[in-house]
Formats: sequence, structure tokens, C-alpha cells
Amino acid sequence: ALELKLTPVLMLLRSTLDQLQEKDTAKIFTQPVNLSEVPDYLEFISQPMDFSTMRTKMEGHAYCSVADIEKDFDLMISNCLKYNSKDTMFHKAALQLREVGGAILRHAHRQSQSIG
Ligand SMILES: CC(=O)c1c[nH]c2ccccc12
Repeated sequence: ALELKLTPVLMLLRSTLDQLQEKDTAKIFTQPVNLSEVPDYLEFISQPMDFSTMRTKMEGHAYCSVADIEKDFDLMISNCLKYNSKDTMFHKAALQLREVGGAILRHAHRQSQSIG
């Protein structure tokens, strides 16, 4: 939506989300975990999160700070670390994304301080 493009803070949030998603090279966080393919998922995970859901929230003005994005990003990563055992590609990808995402979010926090 037009207004999302104009506000500097919201531009920063959109760009931060783009940068985080770009690092999900295996694209395991693009869409919600498919509950028909993974019927026991909700027995372990009470609040699923993924990048498409974060984008919908973004367009719905649910995020107004970098901290808001960071909260859902951390939820998405911790869900994956909880559900998938250590020896899986998913678990390893989540650990890697947590590291590289942390640097992206720290930089976004600094930028948002200068935007004000
Ligand atoms: C992100 C995540 O946990 C998953 C992403 N795709 C999946 C398929 C089966 C089980 C878990 C997942």
C-alpha cells in the first residue's frame, strides 16, 4: 500500500524484513508449516510464525518498530528449534538464520535510532 512506502520507519521495517527473508536461502520459512503435512505441529508449537504471516502483519500495520519485527522473527526461529531435532536441516538452518538475522536486526535498530 502507498502509505507503507512513504513513512521512513515503515520503509526501514519493510527493508529489514526483506533482508531477513533473503537469508532464508532454503526457503523453509517462506510459508506457514503445512499443518496437514505436519499434523502434530500444534502439539508442540502454540504460535506458528513465518515470513508470509509477517508480511501480512506488516501490510496490516501490526509492526511499528524494529522490536516488533524482532519479536516475530525470534518466535519463528524458536518454533523451528523446538520442533525440529538438532540433526535436521531445519534446525541447522534456524541456528544459522538466527546468527545472520541478529546482525541485520542490530543494524536496523541503529538505523531506526537515527530516523527518530
Ligand atoms: C520451519 C519448519 O519447522 C518447517 C518448515 N517446513 C517443515 C516441514 C516439516 C516440519 C517442519 C517444517
